[in-house]
Amino acid sequence: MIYVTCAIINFDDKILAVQRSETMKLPFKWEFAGGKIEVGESEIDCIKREIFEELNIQIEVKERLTPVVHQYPNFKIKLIPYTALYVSGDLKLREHCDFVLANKNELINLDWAEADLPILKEFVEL
Ligand SMILES: Nc1nc2c([nH]c(=O)n2[C@H]2C[C@H](O)[C@@H](COP(=O)(O)OP(=O)(O)OP(=O)(O)O)O2)c(=O)[nH]1
Repeated sequence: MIYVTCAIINFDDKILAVQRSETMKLPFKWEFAGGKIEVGESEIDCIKREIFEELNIQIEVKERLTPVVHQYPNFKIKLIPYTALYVSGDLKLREHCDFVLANKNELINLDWAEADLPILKEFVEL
């Protein structure tokens, strides 16, 4: 099982979603930016580090939502979501191929990585 954090980032009252690129696992699927927890790293340190590495921005981490365990055909993940606020930095996509700033209704129309669907549902109902 791989442990992955992801951030639902509020950016000017919209939510940031990012699209995985062709060369990543789950190509072209939409997700919340984040990544694998390193040995000895806290979830919050992980999410802040991953967001800076992938997007070049600083965030303030807010609320932990319900983690999702999901079995993909070749691997299993525990995806741990946090809500967050954009704080500073110019957004740059260092790994993903696209992003959107969307409201809750627009988010649900994207082609999400399957593990994100329960997270999206919980967030939309908050
Ligand atoms: N960051 C993130 N990953 C997600 C989400 N949903 C989801 O299924 N995943 C999966 C995709 C990846 O397989 C894994 C996250 O790992 P990662 O992005 O750090 O690394 P990766 O597997 O793409 O690449 P690699 O380092 O193994 O080469 O979790 C999500 O919302 N955010």
